[in-house]
Amino acid sequence: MSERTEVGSLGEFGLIEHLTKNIEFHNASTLQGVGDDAAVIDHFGKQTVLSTDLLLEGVHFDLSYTPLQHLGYKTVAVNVSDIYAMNATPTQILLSIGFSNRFSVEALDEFYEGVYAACARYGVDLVGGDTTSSQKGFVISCTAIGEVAPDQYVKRTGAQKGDLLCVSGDLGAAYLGLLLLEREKRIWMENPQIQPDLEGEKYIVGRLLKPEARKDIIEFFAGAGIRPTSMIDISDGLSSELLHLCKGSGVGAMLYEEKLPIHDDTRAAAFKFNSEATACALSGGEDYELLFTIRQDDFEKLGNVNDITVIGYITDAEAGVQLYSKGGNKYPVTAQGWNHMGNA
Ligand SMILES: Nc1ncnc2c1ncn2[C@@H]1O[C@H](COP(=O)(O)OP(=O)(O)OP(=O)(O)O)[C@@H](O)[C@H]1O
Ligand SMILES: Cc1ncc(C[n+]2csc(CCOP(=O)(O)O)c2C)c(N)n1
Ligand SMILES: [Mg+2]
Repeated sequence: MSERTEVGSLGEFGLIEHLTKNIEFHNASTLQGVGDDAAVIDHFGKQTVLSTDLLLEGVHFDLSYTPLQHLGYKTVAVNVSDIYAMNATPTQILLSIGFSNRFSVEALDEFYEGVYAACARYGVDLVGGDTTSSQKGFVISCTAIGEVAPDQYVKRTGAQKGDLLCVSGDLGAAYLGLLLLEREKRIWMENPQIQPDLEGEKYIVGRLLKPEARKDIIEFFAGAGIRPTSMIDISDGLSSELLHLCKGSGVGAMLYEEKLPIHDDTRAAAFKFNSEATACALSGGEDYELLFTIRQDDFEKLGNVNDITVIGYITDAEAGVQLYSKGGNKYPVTAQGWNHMGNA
């Protein structure tokens, strides 16, 4: 694609019109979307769930190896992931962007292609946002709105002693995808003749650049009649999220290293990077899987869903949060996940 349309040729309002003109709504609750001072949503007696996320160039993504379409998709996926983590269904998003004149209309179109693909995938309506210029770096702010039947939402605070600790999907891949892309970027910067070698690394790179939110798990809960006692999504890393969940619930936990779900490609990549796969699973972050607890009585209801793994159980607070290693030793779990401000 060689065409380049300057944003200035459309102006701010022309650009907004251009980016939003084909919106189709997926929800009856969307009464008014883009085009007025605010959106209007009718939730028909349901409760409303709200969450917002900021994504900053250089902190959350590097445009030298992140396709804009994937970035648009990821923006929506990570935001609706927080709504699913409440056991709720996302219905609308507000999306705000700040960008410099480095960006053309075509570049923004690519970003919005990803946004709209994710909106279709998760059944959410883009109902508004804000568009500004940014002196430095691409800035993205996304707010998701969701609905839940009265009092059916699940907090971080409901885990009880004896509950089973479960996680969806597998862990650690996105972090290794990041290590790989950062390494290839360094090599490329030293010698632009050398093309990135991503052969055989599709899985870990895909998990970083195009994560999915676990809509299917929330739908499974509804179908199986499971209401988790507590739940959180994994953005910063399993260890960090587990500590949030235990602190919020006033409980401890026993986590089994040998139960941690780790994809074969993740193990192979960890080996290549001289990293421990377990450490990547515990501290890597950006998995966007759901960490949740269920009552033991609900174990049978999990049936043979092979994308949910029981990784431990809840203990009382005095026992602390412990990792039972493959070697049979117990180690306290510490928050070594991603932390924007540098200390736990
Ligand atoms: N600047 C802020 N002002 C008010 N509330 C905030 C602010 N930053 C975070 N919060 C709130 O603090 C709580 C924890 O936020 P945090 O970002 O750690 O969780 P999260 O949204 O699950 O994480 P992630 O952004 O990785 O998905 C949330 O209720 C969030 O709305
Ligand atoms: C260029 C670049 N540098 C670092 C990372 C890793 N990273 C960024 S934010 C985050 C945790 C979730 O953030 P939040 O808590 O804000 O949702 C992680 C693991 C990346 N993906 N790209
Ligand atoms: Mg979260």
